[in-house]
Amino acid sequence: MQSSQSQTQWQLSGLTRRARGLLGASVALGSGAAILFVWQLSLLAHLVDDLTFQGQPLTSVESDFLKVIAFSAGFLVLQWLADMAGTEAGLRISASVQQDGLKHLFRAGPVGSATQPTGQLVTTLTEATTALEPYFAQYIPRAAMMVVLPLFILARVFALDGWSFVVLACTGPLVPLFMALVGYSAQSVMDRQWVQLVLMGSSFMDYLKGLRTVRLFAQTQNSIKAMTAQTEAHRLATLSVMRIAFLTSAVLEFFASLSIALVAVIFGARLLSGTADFRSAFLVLLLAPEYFMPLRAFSASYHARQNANAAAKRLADLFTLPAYAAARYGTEQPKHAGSVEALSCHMLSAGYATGKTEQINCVTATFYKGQLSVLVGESGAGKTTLLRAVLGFLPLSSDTCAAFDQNGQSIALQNCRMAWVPQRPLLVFGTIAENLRLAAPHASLADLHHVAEQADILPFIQSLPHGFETQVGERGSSLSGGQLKRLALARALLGKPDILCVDEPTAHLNSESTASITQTLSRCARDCIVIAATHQDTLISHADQVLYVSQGHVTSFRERAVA
Ligand SMILES: Nc1ncnc2c1ncn2[C@@H]1O[C@H](COP(=O)(O)OP(=O)(O)OP(=O)(O)O)[C@@H](O)[C@H]1O
Repeated sequence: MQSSQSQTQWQLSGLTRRARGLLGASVALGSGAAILFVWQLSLLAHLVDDLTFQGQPLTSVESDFLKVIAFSAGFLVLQWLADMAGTEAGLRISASVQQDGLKHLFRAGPVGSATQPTGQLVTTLTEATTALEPYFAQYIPRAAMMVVLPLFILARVFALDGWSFVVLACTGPLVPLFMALVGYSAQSVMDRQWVQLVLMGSSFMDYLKGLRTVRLFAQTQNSIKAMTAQTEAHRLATLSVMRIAFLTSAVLEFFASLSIALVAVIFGARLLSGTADFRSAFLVLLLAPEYFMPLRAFSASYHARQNANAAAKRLADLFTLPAYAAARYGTEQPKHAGSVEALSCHMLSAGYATGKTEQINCVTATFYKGQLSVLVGESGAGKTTLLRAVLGFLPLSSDTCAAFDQNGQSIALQNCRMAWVPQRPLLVFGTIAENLRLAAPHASLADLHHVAEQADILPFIQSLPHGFETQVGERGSSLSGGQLKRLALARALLGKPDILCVDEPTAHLNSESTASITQTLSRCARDCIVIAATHQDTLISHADQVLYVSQGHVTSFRERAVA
């Protein structure tokens, strides 16, 4: 149901509405240009006839000559404006779809968006949105001009010569008919090309992400072979598309040449027998190629429609991602409302697929500012799922989770500042400062110093030759595990969170890093609610509240006695 709704919403006809005005302007300007063009050709035929067969002096046709130049300039300006309007419409639609796609990814959140491979999402948001642009910029205006200009020319030819009118009127419609027949099979070929492109993008991304594992299992050659096969499949699919494009052009050229030749032969015979005049013959021969010109232009952009159709299907897939995080991370800007003192969960249940067994079941617990809370339990018990539910990455019933200020007044969770340090924090390619500022783009250098100090990473950053301007490599590849986690913690703190969720902050770290991060979290707990999932004894021993999670339930908890 959801899928068919999104299919309709993301059909090309639905997207056309987003730039209806500009597309209308493009067609209107193009029609104006077509009228000027036919007029200009009529004047030109007049001029040539006057100069050659009527023996008029050059001075007597001066005004006609100037008119031809004026019409020609007017035609060029209108055509340029029509192209500009079409291009602007294409760019606007493709940019707006890209923005909608990004917004939907936010609504899906990390859990919802993980149901599609990253490579597929990237290909959809880049290639598919870009593929829409030529459809709106070229195909739609050309499709309209394919009707307007030939009809206008036919009307002009009808007034000049009946035989030529019959030839053009009979051969013209054959072109789109045969093109449609050829193009009928093209859509499935185009769809196949897109599937290959998405597969290639996803595999490439997966191999890049798993480069170390690939090497470790000595699978380098096999991976290269697999990637080569994917590339070859994409190449073959692209060639099939090209073959159809060439075939379509050949059909068009054949009918166009045949028709023009027929008109020329008929007129030639009638001129020789003296039953036709030069002016009409010359004008019809000037108009005949122009009659087929919009069909040629349309044919050149025909594949843009099929490409855009295939891209629209990919986009519809993107918009079927479950909007797990929609309740918390919608389009509204959060309105921060005072200090959050407590977070209370009551009979909270959450799972990864609606209607299936829930991974967190009827959890009731309260987390306070000033207390370091930790979740402990076996692997797979549901600790991360509980953190994800609190963060709003999974859909919850509205009354199961609530935040409160110092007066016990409830604060909407979407207005609480949340921060999340996952098991494998993600750093982007860039400097340390750029990575930290992801949480607060306008943070000053003093703010960066402050959070780095809080996360106990300042001495390390200061020891680097370029300090905060040091490049950290993709995914923080130039940092140790402990440095990466402390940097991610500093970034989370820069957003001044009310609720800080940390997943396995000390996993795989040495005792020195573990102690440092434990102390940082204890300090942070004075200013915000801190909930950490852990298996680590040092962190558990420093916690003020320990919740034992087992098979999705919180079975018991202990609070540290206040000294
Ligand atoms: N994205 C997901 N989609 C479907 N099921 C998932 C997903 N992530 C986790 N699960 C399942 O939810 C259950 C709880 O997993 P969770 O990651 O919350 O456990 P955990 O206690 O944090 O484990 P660990 O200590 O190993 O990190 C597991 O059965 C797991 O297989």
